[in-house]
Amino acid sequence: MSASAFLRITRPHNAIVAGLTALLGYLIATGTLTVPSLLLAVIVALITAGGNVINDIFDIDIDRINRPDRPLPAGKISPGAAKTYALALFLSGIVLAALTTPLCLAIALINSVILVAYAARLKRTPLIGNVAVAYLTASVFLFGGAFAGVFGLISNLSLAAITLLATLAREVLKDAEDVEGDAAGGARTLPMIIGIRRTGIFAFACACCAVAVSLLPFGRWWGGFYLAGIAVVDIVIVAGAARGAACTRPDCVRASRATSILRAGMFAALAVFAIAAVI
Ligand SMILES: CC(C)=CCC/C(C)=C/CC/C(C)=C/CC/C(C)=C/COC[C@H](O)COP(=O)(O)O
Ligand SMILES: CC(C)=CCC/C(C)=C/CC/C(C)=C/CC/C(C)=C/COP(=O)(O)OP(=O)(O)O
Ligand SMILES: [Mg+2]
Repeated sequence: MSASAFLRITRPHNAIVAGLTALLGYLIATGTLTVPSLLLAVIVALITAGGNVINDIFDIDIDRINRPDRPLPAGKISPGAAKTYALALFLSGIVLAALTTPLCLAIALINSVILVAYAARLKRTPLIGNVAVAYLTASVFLFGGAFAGVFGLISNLSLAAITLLATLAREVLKDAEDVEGDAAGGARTLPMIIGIRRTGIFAFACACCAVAVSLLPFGRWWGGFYLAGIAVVDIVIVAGAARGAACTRPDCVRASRATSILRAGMFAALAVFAIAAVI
């Protein structure tokens, strides 16, 4: 079992971006970063890594078909070692969160439970799994703001709402892409119940709501740069969701690249938030 396999199973790009997003949440809430606030990035990275490892543990059978290259199906890490590793990651993040504030610790504990519940069960339940991932992604802003107290958390509510809606749109479109594989794996997802077309329309509605909420920070906190930057991002988000809404089959959703366009728009939005927070 190699060190690179233990690193790869954590999906480090995902964990690092999540950790940096927590710092962005603290920056937005306070206008600054401090040495203690850097701990937020470590905590979120550790817990996100734990969530990614536990996800692969529960997904080993379907990943043997869909993603045989991943460390567990490829035999690079044993299931027992992965379970110990996931536990160590979660416990490390929670112990460090105990050094922050009670609100941050509460979010860390709740999110750890949701990450395990998602891997074990929620991801195979229609819409609830999608909402869980959308909440987890949005909660990163709340976690960062919470380090500055309740008002810090409140100051990140609009960004959390934007993130939740946009992530929900993307998650249901990802399910629309994977209908055949999910059905074979015994999962019940939203597209299986309401169909691809209605799922695309639902995702488009969520994306439009995210765009509407994204205009809230303009004028209240951020000025012209934010409006110009978020307008470009909003166009990308709406265009991506519109491509998915036009589809009636999984292969069309995949060919539309709607989920990739949405992902690019979401990461671009992080950059707009970060620049708007410091200029
Ligand atoms: C309308 C509008 C302006 C929407 C933007 C909403 C927004 C700021 C989304 C940011 C979401 C994001 C990328 C947060 C970073 C931290 C995090 C939780 C990352 C987790 O992974 C997200 C990534 O999409 C996973 O990619 P994949 O493995 O392909 O599903
Ligand atoms: C704020 C704190 C303390 C923690 C936040 C925890 C975070 C940021 C989670 C964000 C990343 C996330 C939503 C992970 C969910 C688990 C996961 C890997 C989902 C994707 O798994 P699948 O749906 O099985 O799809 P793949 O495994 O094929 O990617
Ligand atoms: Mg998985």
